[in-house]
Amino acid sequence: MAPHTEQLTRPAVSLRGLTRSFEGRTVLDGIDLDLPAGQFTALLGHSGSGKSTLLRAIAGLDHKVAGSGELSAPQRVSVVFQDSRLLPWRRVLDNVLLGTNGKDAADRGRAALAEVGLKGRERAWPSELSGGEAQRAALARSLVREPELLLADEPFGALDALTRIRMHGLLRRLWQHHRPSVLLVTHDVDEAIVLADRVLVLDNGRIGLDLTIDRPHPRSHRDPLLGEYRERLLAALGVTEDLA
Ligand SMILES: Nc1ncnc2c1ncn2[C@@H]1O[C@H](COP(=O)(O)OP(=O)(O)OP(=O)(O)O)[C@@H](O)[C@H]1O
Repeated sequence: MAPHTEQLTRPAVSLRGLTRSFEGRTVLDGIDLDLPAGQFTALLGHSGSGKSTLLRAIAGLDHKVAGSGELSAPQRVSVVFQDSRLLPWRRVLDNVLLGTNGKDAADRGRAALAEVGLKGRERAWPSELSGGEAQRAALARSLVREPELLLADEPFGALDALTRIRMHGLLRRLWQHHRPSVLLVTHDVDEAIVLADRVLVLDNGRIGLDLTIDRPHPRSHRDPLLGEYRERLLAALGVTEDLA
């Protein structure tokens, strides 16, 4: 393979045999996974299945996972959590600029805030933002560094359903504009299938299902063709009963 081609096809994240146990209980059991550069991947699984543990390992936040297998991830990684983690004593723009430098940092910060729909809120305090606005600011903060990999751990989990749908559109546009590789941890099957090109289901410490969502973006929550993917994912998650 020519070096140029190899560069293009090298995965952004590569895991081989990744294992993690807590007090003798195995949570990740020899995970093998490649995330291609620029791909949007969602990770589903029951509560306690190890989704956050896997994301923390990829983020380099879990030192105990080191040596359990092979793990390679890019240098520039941003992480977004369920709560915005904005520092309450810093204004919104100063939060976005945290850890950035360079002469044009402030301009990039303002541009990032405009991109997430927070133009004019640069000098607001985090306490003055709604939950959705705070998550927008968190996304601006993560993107101002132009990450190669964006890790998102239930970033919309605390938002109401309508705000969440609007945030899906925002995250999709940000991804298409900046093109980081994305790994989105979510409980929400619909969120996974409208956003991701590939959905993984974590089950018993392993990737139980690896499903490609072959539909063009932008997708609609109402697209009937997504129904088949939803069924397969719900079956993989063991959700087979109607509520009736
Ligand atoms: N620091 C820790 N110490 C002990 N046990 C832990 C620790 N972190 C995670 N665990 C355990 O590992 C398992 C997986 O946790 P993890 O948070 O990765 O699950 P999850 O799939 O993200 O769950 P949820 O969807 O509820 O957020 C859980 O049983 C949890 O109790």
